[in-house]
Amino acid sequence: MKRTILIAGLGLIGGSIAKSLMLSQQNYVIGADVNQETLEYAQSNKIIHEACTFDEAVLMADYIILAAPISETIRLLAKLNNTSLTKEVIVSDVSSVKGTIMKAAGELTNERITFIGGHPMAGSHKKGIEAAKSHLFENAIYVLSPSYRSTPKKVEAMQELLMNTKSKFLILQPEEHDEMTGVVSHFPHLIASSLVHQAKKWQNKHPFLPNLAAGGFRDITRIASSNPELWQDIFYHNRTKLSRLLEEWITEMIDIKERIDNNEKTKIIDYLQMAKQYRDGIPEKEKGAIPAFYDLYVDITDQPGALASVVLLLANKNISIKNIEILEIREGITGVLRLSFYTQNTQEKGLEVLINHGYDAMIQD
Ligand SMILES: NC(=O)C1=CN([C@@H]2O[C@H](COP(=O)(O)OP(=O)(O)OC[C@H]3O[C@@H](n4cnc5c(N)ncnc54)[C@H](O)[C@@H]3O)[C@@H](O)[C@H]2O)C=CC1
Ligand SMILES: O=C(O)C(=O)Cc1ccc(O)cc1
Repeated sequence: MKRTILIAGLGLIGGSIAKSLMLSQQNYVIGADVNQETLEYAQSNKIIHEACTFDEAVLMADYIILAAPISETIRLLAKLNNTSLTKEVIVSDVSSVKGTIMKAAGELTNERITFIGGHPMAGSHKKGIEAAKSHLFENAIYVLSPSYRSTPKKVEAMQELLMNTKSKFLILQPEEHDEMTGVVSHFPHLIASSLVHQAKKWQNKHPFLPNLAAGGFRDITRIASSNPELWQDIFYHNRTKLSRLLEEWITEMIDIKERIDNNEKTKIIDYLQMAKQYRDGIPEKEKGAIPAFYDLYVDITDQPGALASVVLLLANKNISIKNIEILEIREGITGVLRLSFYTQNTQEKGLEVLINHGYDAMIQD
């Protein structure tokens, strides 16, 4: 039986979900967005079946996925609550913070609405529908937070609906979700931005500084290139957890400063050793809030065409590359390429092809 799904907010995340829903003949996908250009893009690129206003579309939908910024999602939920719905509807969202959304869901009085909170835990530094991909959430964790009105059957229906995202579902309470994402996603984002600020300040004294920013700095600050408005909204909604994490971190940094000032060698080694051990034990193949992809590391020379040769070799074998990053390349010297693949299978195939052509390639750097 056909089901009608409304996606409200067709940006990076809403657009990606719409694209994955369009893979099933069972789904009729309606899109709504405050941005007319986005709607036109979605329609002309067949990312949705139909474009509609939110007010009209809610009357047709069996499922609604709210994929606008968090504060807008809360407003849309209140609007939906005040709508005379003609049929029962399962409503979900994609917000990076669950506490404030689930609080708003707890205040819903419209008995036709069943709310199940959602958070697909993968993304990009890009925003907008142009960056949307049907496979964005493949192998990523997709958190679901059932509200008081949802039954296991409805949660199952939600998972079935989202099947083509190929993500791994995980049921979490909003409180534990926000605490964990605070630690592994939101707080690291703040620190990444602060490191960039620090570098920017020091550049006043050393104009050459950015040229020294090697792979390590680029790796740790990658997420600072994300959408600032989105992250301000995330910080605001998870401010209590974030504030506590900041307080803990400041205390830890004061302690570390003392150890460095007093050259407490053993304690500093222990501190770094414990971090290394824990970091090395984090699963590589799981996509998390900071996604780990199927990566390959390849040594290349800094010669014209070196990058193109690697890409061509893989393209000739029909191996799609998700991302390419040049790590630690120095003029005239060997550099390292990080190639990210969509699946373990293509990662392994890529490794074989490159090794067979004499490249020094490996899965772990
Ligand atoms: N960007 C990321 O990496 C991730 C974001 N999220 C969550 O996804 C949500 C959306 O983020 P993105 O897709 O990255 O943002 P985006 O900026 O790419 O897209 C947001 C879309 O919502 C539309 N919009 C704004 N207000 C609206 C309203 N009242 N009604 C209908 N449409 C409206 C905008 O025009 C835009 O097309 C946020 O709540 C965020 O927390 C979740 C996982 C990852
Ligand atoms: O790309 C990264 O490192 C991310 O952290 C992506 C991301 C951003 C927001 C989320 O709610 C979930 C994942």
